[in-house]
Amino acid sequence: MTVDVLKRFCISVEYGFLLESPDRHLPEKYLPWEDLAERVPELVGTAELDAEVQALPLLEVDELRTHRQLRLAHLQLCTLSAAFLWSDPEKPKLFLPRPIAVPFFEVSRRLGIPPVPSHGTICLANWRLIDDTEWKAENLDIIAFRFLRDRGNAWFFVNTAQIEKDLAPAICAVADVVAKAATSEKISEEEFVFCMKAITKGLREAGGTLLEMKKHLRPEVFYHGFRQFLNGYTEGAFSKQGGLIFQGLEHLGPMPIGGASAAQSSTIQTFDAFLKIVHDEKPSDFLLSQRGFMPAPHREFIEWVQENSPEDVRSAPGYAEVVEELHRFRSLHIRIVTSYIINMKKRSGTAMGTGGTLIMHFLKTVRDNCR
Ligand code: HEM
Repeated sequence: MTVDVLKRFCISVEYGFLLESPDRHLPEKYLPWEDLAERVPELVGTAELDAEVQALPLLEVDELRTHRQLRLAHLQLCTLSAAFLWSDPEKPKLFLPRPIAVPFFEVSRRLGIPPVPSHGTICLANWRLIDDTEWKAENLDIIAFRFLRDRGNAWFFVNTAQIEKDLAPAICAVADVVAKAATSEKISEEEFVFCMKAITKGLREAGGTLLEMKKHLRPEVFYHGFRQFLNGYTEGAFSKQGGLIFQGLEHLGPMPIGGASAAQSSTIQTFDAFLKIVHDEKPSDFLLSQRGFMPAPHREFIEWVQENSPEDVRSAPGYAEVVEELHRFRSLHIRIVTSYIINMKKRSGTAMGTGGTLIMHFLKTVRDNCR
């Protein structure tokens, strides 16, 4: 039963929302994308990169046939696009050249996600084992979206991928209970206990993994090294222009699309939906907007969980412990955001400004709504 549910929503028993064995290469025709994406760390910020992007052949996406191929194409095109736009974070370019704009738009349309870097692409579909030993962050590397040779660039994504995997058994346990509730079957006390324990255990493990972010990613490397490549097309000069112009698709007008954030991860939103946690209107609007960046079946899974979570879940055994653990995970996340963004803003002499204050206010409100 649950296996069918997981299949329907493209969730893996072992890997949760992570894409199982992502492809690493596209058909030969697309080699120019892969080749340039691999050389980005050496080229980023040079006139050579800009010239090479503009000189890419305009490739039809007709030979991309499988879901994995589309996910990899999105990843390679995200890499080229972010490198082109954000090599100077103070002065982003406000248009995407035709050879990447047109296929990026088309691949995104086929996947049902926006043409911008998103968690579903740069984390969930961006991992490979370094050797055949063990599946753990230390033994993972990324496939693309590399702007620096520093291990921190890859670590940011593979450590997050490890969190997704830590939470896979909890996602399966939620799917089990909700699948029963969806057919109006009564959930027994043991079933509730099993599920709540799986979530609590998963969140505890994920919290430990989150703190490991510091192991290979220095805040300076994140803040000054590659944070800008996660940006979307809504802030600063983009807001004045109304968004990013996709050359070859000018008739669609500038596109104002937000950037990548692990707020686009489906795991935490699944728990909120299952546990019937209600967020205040504004944070809730933001979290809802982040669903638009998730792979479509994952977005639909959260909606299905929300619609079918058992009425009596709040009085289920183990509920208080789960909610406490979710609160704890969110507190650890606030610690991480403080060292990677808030302290770095202070240290680099930038006034904290409304951005930092708003981030903290948002994260604390969301955390405190858990209880
Ligand atoms: C250096 C590491 C990280 C930084 C600097 C960071 C930063 C942020 C920021 C600034 C937000 C506010 C929303 C936004 O502006 O996008 C946010 C939200 C969020 N982040 Fe992270 N994040 C990090 C790692 C992670 C990881 C590994 C996860 C795990 C999946 C995660 C999960 C979330 C979630 C779920 C939200 C939405 C708020 C919530 O539900 O509590 N973040 N993050």
